[in-house]
Amino acid sequence: MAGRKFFVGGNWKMNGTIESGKKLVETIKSAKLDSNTEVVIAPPAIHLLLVKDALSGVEHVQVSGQNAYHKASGAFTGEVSVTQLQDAGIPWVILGHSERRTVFKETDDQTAEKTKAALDAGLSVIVCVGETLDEREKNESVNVVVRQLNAVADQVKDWTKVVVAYEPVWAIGTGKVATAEQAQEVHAAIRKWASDKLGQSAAESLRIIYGGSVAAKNCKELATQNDIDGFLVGGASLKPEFTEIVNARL
Ligand SMILES: O=C(CO)COP(=O)(O)O
Repeated sequence: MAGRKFFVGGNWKMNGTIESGKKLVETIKSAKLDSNTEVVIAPPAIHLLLVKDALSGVEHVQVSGQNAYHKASGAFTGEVSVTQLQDAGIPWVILGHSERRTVFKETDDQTAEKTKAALDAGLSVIVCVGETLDEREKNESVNVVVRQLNAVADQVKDWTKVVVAYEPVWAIGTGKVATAEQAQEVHAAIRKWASDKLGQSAAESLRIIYGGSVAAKNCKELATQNDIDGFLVGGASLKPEFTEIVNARL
């Protein structure tokens, strides 16, 4: 709200084929999407250029990497660099996703280093934060996201090209969506953190989006919350209902 453009990301994770990716793009192209919403699709790296080309000319819809390495080039077998994304015309990258943190053991500092490198390369970044179930039960949710954000803020001073995604780990892929109140509480705490750390005007323009079991049936209520500026959608971004989530504010 407060003049921030609504933002909906579709994180396809490691799903799909060339055929299914093309079909999803067709669904997006044929839908009537809210022109006040910025949409970013993050297909697997091998499908990035295909999806980018298929979406060319579609207004308000861009593509994103799901991860990137901070070095520009070199002997890093299997990695794709921030510079290579930029060179390929991919304007966004998701960094610090909880699956990168938990499955691939990426640390707060690595996420921060990648965020800095991506911004330096000219990309925009969706940086993900969120607590585990254990941390929530210990009342640590805000402390955890603040710790994760502080690591990024130690290296990144200008947040104008950053979107923060609050994705509680316990809500990802589980069908257990955070209630609107639970999500709003952490989003407000993130905005307060941003105001203290980055200044009031940066905090007011920072988009803070929610991720974790977002679906057509729960997106409208979440979208009414003051500090929820959009969504990062996993499972439902692989289905036609994604377009309903894009239109959550209509
Ligand atoms: O991790 C997510 C998006 O990045 C959320 O995934 P789900 O929407 O499948 O819970």
